[in-house]
Amino acid sequence: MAVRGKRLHIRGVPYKLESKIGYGLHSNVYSARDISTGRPVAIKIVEFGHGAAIKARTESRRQTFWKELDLLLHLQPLNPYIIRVLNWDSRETVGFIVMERGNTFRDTLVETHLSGEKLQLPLVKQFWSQMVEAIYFLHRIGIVHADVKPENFIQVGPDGTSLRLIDMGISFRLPPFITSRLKTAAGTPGDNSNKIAFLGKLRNDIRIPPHPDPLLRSVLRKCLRFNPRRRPTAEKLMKHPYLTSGLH
Ligand SMILES: Nc1ncnc2c1ncn2[C@@H]1O[C@H](COP(=O)(O)OP(=O)(O)OP(=O)(O)O)[C@@H](O)[C@H]1O
Repeated sequence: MAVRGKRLHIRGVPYKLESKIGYGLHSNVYSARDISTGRPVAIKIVEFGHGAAIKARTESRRQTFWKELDLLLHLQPLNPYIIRVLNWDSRETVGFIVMERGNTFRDTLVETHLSGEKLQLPLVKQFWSQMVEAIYFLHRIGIVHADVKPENFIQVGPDGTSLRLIDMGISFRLPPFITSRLKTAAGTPGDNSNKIAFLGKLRNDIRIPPHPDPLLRSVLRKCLRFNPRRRPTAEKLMKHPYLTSGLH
């Protein structure tokens, strides 16, 4: 469906759609512009289903939409690394979440790799510290994102160096007083299953090649240990010398 130029009103705010920039299991995401302010936005549109669609499926999509929206709204004032929700609406057959827009961090990684360049080390640390803090803030209040990966971090701000987490569709709250680590594998079904199968077959830690920053190499080695119980928590990562050295 051609979307360019199509207009959409969400709770009285007019938007002009530009193009489809992403999709998930139950949603499409469009780049758009708030016509009254000119601000670039991303609009996630979730079709609940209608007509011949099975009622149970419609209900489950509606519930997933509300679960994600509730969590996003709850986190807005608590965690600066969560995508900012600018507007939303839920209608009979469709739900909308209007967010700030940016590029996915995965695109930056792929583009940098293809161009043969490397991210500058201070920038790597800046991105890493935001990712760790984003997850630490979530864990501190008992929320598990469950699908942390470069495509779920969006780069915003004037120079694109501020990160925000998206896609809280399968995130969940841990029951209070849980201290042991989760035993189930979470994450995106389908495209990640090969990776999960690969990790399941690993019997040794992955070898990280020598790197000019030994602390970065050390932190990566710890995070990629094949035994999840030996991987550091977000709290431990906050205290790792890779982040703390140079701050004193
Ligand atoms: N705020 C945003 N700015 C730019 N792109 C975005 C934004 N939100 C989502 N996207 C794009 O749309 C894609 C799908 O969004 P999202 O992951 O939230 O949808 P989903 O239906 O929950 O997906 P999944 O089925 O993978 O969980 C993202 O991978 C990203 O490429």
